[in-house]
Amino acid sequence: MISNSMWSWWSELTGNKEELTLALLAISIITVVVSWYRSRKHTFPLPPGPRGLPVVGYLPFLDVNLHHEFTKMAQRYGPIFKLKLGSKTHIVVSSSDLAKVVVREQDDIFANRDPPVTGIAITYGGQRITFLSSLNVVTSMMWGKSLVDEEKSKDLGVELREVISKIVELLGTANVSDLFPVVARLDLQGLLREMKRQKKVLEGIFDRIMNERIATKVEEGGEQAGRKDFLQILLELKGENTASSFTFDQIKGLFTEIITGGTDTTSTMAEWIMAELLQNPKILKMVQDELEEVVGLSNIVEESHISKLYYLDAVIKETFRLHPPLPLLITRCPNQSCSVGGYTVPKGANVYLNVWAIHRNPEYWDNPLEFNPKRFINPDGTSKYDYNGYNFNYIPFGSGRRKCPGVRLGEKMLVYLLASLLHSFNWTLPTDKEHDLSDKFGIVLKKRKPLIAIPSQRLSDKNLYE
Ligand code: HEM
Repeated sequence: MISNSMWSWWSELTGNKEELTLALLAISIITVVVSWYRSRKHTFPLPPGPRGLPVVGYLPFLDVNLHHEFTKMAQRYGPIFKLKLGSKTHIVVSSSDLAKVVVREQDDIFANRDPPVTGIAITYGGQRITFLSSLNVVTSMMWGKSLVDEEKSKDLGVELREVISKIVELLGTANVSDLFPVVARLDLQGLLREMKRQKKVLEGIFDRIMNERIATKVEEGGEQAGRKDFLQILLELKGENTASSFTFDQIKGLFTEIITGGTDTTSTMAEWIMAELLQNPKILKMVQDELEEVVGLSNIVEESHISKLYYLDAVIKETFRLHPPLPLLITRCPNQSCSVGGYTVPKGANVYLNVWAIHRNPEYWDNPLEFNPKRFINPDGTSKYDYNGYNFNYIPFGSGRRKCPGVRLGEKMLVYLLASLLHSFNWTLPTDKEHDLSDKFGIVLKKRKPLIAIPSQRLSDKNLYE
């Protein structure tokens, strides 16, 4: 019955060809209009941005201090803008609202990186990297005093410093291969070849450390000092041969990441903090008064004091605000086209979050250029912000799933280092040199002129310095 009536309806309709044509036409028009409207709703324009030249794009006009340049451009083009550099599209996000869209709301889309060619060469299995110089703390955590011979251990420190600074230099050098991937195979500047050479040197150092540890029996090695170091744990896991075991390459990869990611960021920050304190003697005195109260002038700083140094913590946070070591974070690369702030961000673009601009934006911070640690302290004395990346006005360690995995270590290393330097010594600036606080862009944001400061004894007992 049902099928009969259906077909009779169809035959009636097809009998009247004019009506059928009109109905089909009306349906087609409605479909076209609806799909046009829908597609229009979902296709946002590309963000605004400066025009560049053919082939090279905006490259010839870009100042080397990218963070300053991008901040100026945001004032002109808005909180999201695009520019073409070589054959790649670059998108710069400079507001905390849009940063949130990238690293929170669309974190899964922006979880990829687009590492430089030299960055890929130094990793084991194409993972990731960053960089140099609180090297001692990091290496002693990783492999303690692994080499039995003290002299050998010193030589190793020197070798490691050299190779890491070369690697960092290579990572920070602008590479034609990154801007024009079509010519990457030619390695026109020879940077990839040099990075591969440095990787071999680094690998040789890691091999020596691991072999010596294995030769002096895995069980004894790290435990001599009473606790296991990182190498010891990894080698033991390797020995177990389970799913959580590490291969030698993975161990080397981890070491490379920790050394390169954790050393230069930390030492650069220590320099900025000292520079700001020497510029602000009243704040320096408050830090030293706190240290005197918590640690006492007849003691040196120990780990147990760190959590009680609230004012020093605020000073460090304020320095991170004004001088974030990675001012544009590490570029993210969306795995599909998506929209941010009403604009399309194309798949594969390089996306920068301009943390330097966000940290100095007067909409988020009162008197943003003033060095004022109190903004990080609540009226009840507790800390106002943390490094977890949930408050998008303050993200020195990044945010989302690609935020810095070394936050805790970096934070602890810094407080300990600064507390020790400021508690054990009084510091002054040389009178014949101008105290300069300007910066220069690089893989890590450095002081344009290195800090020179003169220490003098602060503690009562000379024996505490031995
Ligand atoms: C003062 C200390 C440090 C600062 C300011 C810092 C800052 C950062 C920032 C801003 C990022 C990029 C995050 C993002 O794009 O959202 C990052 C990534 C990274 N950091 Fe740190 N970092 C520090 C210390 C460390 C330490 C001690 C380690 C190792 C133990 C480390 C290892 C890494 C690694 C491996 C990445 C890449 C993460 C990824 O791509 O998923 N960092 N760091």
